[in-house]
Order: sequence, then structure tokens, then C-alpha cells
Amino acid sequence: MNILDRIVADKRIEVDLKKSVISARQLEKSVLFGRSGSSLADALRSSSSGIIAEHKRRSPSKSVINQGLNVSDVVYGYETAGATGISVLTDGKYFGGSLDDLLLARASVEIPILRKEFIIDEYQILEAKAFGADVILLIASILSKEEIKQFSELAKSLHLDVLLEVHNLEELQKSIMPSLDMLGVNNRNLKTFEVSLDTSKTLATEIPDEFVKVSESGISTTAAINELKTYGYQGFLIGENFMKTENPGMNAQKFISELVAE
Ligand SMILES: O=P(O)(O)OC[C@@H](O)[C@@H](O)c1c[nH]c2ccccc12
Repeated sequence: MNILDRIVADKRIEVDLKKSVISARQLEKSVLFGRSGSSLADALRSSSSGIIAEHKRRSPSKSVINQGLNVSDVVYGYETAGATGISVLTDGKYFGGSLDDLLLARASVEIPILRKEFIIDEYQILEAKAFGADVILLIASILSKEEIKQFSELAKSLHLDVLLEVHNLEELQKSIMPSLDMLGVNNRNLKTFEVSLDTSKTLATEIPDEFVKVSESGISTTAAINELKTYGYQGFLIGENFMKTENPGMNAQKFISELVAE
């Protein structure tokens, strides 16, 4: 079994258990459920940096990245640095994240927050809303076309933005539909962990213009971003490059000021 299959199998067990602890009905009673939220897609369209800065403690490909930081400090640092949006990993077993991280992030920043999760059930979309997210991630490689449609339409009805992640042409062609806001190209193959920015470059022309294009993973230089911009990308998801330092916010600040000065 590849790592992605293992994550998804564990996720199904986790979600089934959670439903028996907190019902979907209860999630809908969260104060944050009634929050109107803000659109990351709109923010990216008018942003000069386009950086979506991620809170990520560890990953299956890298094991430990940084375990010693405070979520609030990190995301507040990102916002102050001029990030357009924040991504918060909520998977516990493989990424060391939690829904509490999402809640703390929500309490610390105003900019749009993406719940970074392996979504395989509608319940997780209600959770995202109840814990303060503005955006959900849907990963094409783990979902059928029907699921992508059903999940993205539910998200839209809750005024959540949808970022659909693909890694190849087949996934992209399966996924294009009007209920998506952003198309993310993951430069990392989630099955092998190989990273190549060429993935973003190759798929760029295949993404229709009505979707905001986001390049994800393995981005560590402003030169890479400037090149990706020529392919039409307006969003750039960066985790490890910021998180591996003592002060991710300060690192992001340097990176973003260099980017907008160029
Ligand atoms: O740390 P990086 O290489 O900058 O990557 C960030 C982000 O793209 C990556 O964490 C990610 C992209 N898609 C995912 C899906 C699930 C978990 C994690 C991810």
C-alpha cells in the first residue's frame, strides 16, 4: 500500500469515530459556523505576493520539520509578513496537526485560512466551517468525479472556497467543474514524494482561465515564483521553506519583501 492509500484508510476510520462523538448537527451549532468567511480566490486575484503560508510541524516525506513553535505566533507572523492566505494542516497522525490548530489560527488572523486535510467525507467539510476555515482542499487523486462534485457543491453552499488539487492531466480533466474556485497543482507526487516544479509548468496551459491557478509544494526561491507567474500562477503554497526556521514569520517577511520588490 502506498502512503496516500494508508493515510486515506486511516482517515476513514478516524472520521467514522468522530461522527459518533460529535454529530454533524452539533458542528452546525458552532458560533463559527455562522461566520461569513472571506474568499482566498478573490484575495489571490488582487494580491501582489500570492503567498499562501502553511503551518506544518512534520510530514511523511520529511518527518520532523519544526515541533517547537506556537501556532498563533506562526500564523500571526505570516499575516504580518504580507501573506495572502494561511494553510493549516489538521491531520494528526501524519502531519502532527489538529482542529485546535485551525481554531487557534482563526483566533489569530483575519486573512483567509485553508483547512489542509485529506477530505473523504462531507462531515469534514462541516468541521472545516465549524472550526473557522474559509477554504477547503479537495485532492483529486483520492476522490471520484461524483465526490468532487458533491463535496465542492456542499462547500459552496456553506460559502467556503474550494481548492482542487491535481498532480497530472488525467486528474485535472476529471475534476474541472464550475463549483471549484482554485486549481492547485501539487509539485510533489503524494505517492512517491518526488518534487518537480515542471509539474506546474506542464499543466498550466490545461487549466481554464476562470480558475485561479495555485502552485503547491517545493517552492523555496522568489525566482521560482517569478517564473511560475509567467505561466499564469497567482497563488504559491509554501510550507517547509518557512517552517524549517526558528521564526517562520520573519522568514516569510524577508521572502515576501524580496518578491514584491522584484
Ligand atoms: O512544504 P512544502 O513543500 O512547501 O509544501 C506545502 C504544501 O504544498 C504541502 O504541504 C501539501 C500540498 N498538498 C498537500 C496535501 C496534503 C498534505 C500536504 C500537502
